[in-house]
Amino acid sequence: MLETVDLRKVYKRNIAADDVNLYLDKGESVGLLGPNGAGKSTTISMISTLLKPTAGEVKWHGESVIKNPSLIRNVLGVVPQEIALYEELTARENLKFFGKIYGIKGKQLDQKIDEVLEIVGLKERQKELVKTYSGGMKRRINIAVALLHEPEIIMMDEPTVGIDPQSRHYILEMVRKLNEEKGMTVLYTSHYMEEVEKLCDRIYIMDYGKVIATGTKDELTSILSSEEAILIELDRDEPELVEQLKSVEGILQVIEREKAIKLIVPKGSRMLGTIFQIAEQLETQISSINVQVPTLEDVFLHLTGRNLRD
Ligand SMILES: Nc1ncnc2c1ncn2[C@@H]1O[C@H](COP(=O)(O)OP(=O)(O)OP(=O)(O)O)[C@@H](O)[C@H]1O
Repeated sequence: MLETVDLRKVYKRNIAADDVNLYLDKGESVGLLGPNGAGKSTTISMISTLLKPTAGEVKWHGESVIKNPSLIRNVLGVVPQEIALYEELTARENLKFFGKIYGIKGKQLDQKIDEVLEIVGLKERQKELVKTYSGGMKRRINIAVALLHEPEIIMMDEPTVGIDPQSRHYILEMVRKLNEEKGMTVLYTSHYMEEVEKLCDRIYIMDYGKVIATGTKDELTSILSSEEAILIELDRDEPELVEQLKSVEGILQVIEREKAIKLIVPKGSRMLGTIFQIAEQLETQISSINVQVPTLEDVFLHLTGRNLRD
């Protein structure tokens, strides 16, 4: 339905999108996962025709969107990373304003506004000025704006960054419902792997402008099928333990977390005894230790040598 072919954006100093190939089928929920600066926003902006690619194509049902942007503008809802609302207007007034820009009028617009306010759960607060809203509520109204013209696809650029856990939960649940219950096609960008893991049927992992891996969550984690992860939880950060573990033969990767260390080791390598031994020598208190199946974050680390949240 929607496809990018060798989509490229070059700025003077860097390649923001490096021959990005991705596709979305009707009804799919697709994730674009990558750290800050990976090229997610650039890709979304090119798909939505806000940004002109240096090279490559965006196709809607096989036709060039670059040549004919109107093909996609009516079927696409875009939720940008930045909040784009008038602070001095109420939520309803904002929706009215943007609805008119989309060409929706009168009763139809009123009905549509009621509907989207219901979806984002802000019907009760619609008469309050946007400047009095929390960051999470503003995000929800931003999403409501993108839904006004009943798009077939919604593209969301990191919609949960910097908001409270409750709004985050609300947005994730809303995206799931839009996709599963209303059949809306979703392109969701995030640098939180738990979000794309939970919401998306297929995932593209991006880094430095390139798609470095793609597949379902299971397909991606099977890249590490011969390995397992060990999560060590600690009472405090233990840099000495990290250093010692790095020098243990058989430990493939040591990932430092806040009050925790994650190790990637070959499956069945029975490393726990060695870990406890080192901890004991250093008189380090381990509060828990668990062997886990690798996550998408581990896959990212394996492919790039870096943490997703670096
Ligand atoms: N207008 C611009 N001029 C120069 N470089 C740019 C411009 N816009 C983006 N870039 C660069 O392109 C790269 C990709 O940026 P992009 O915003 O697409 O990444 P992202 O994955 O969306 O990350 P973030 O979540 O931080 O927005 C970055 O290195 C960024 O600095």
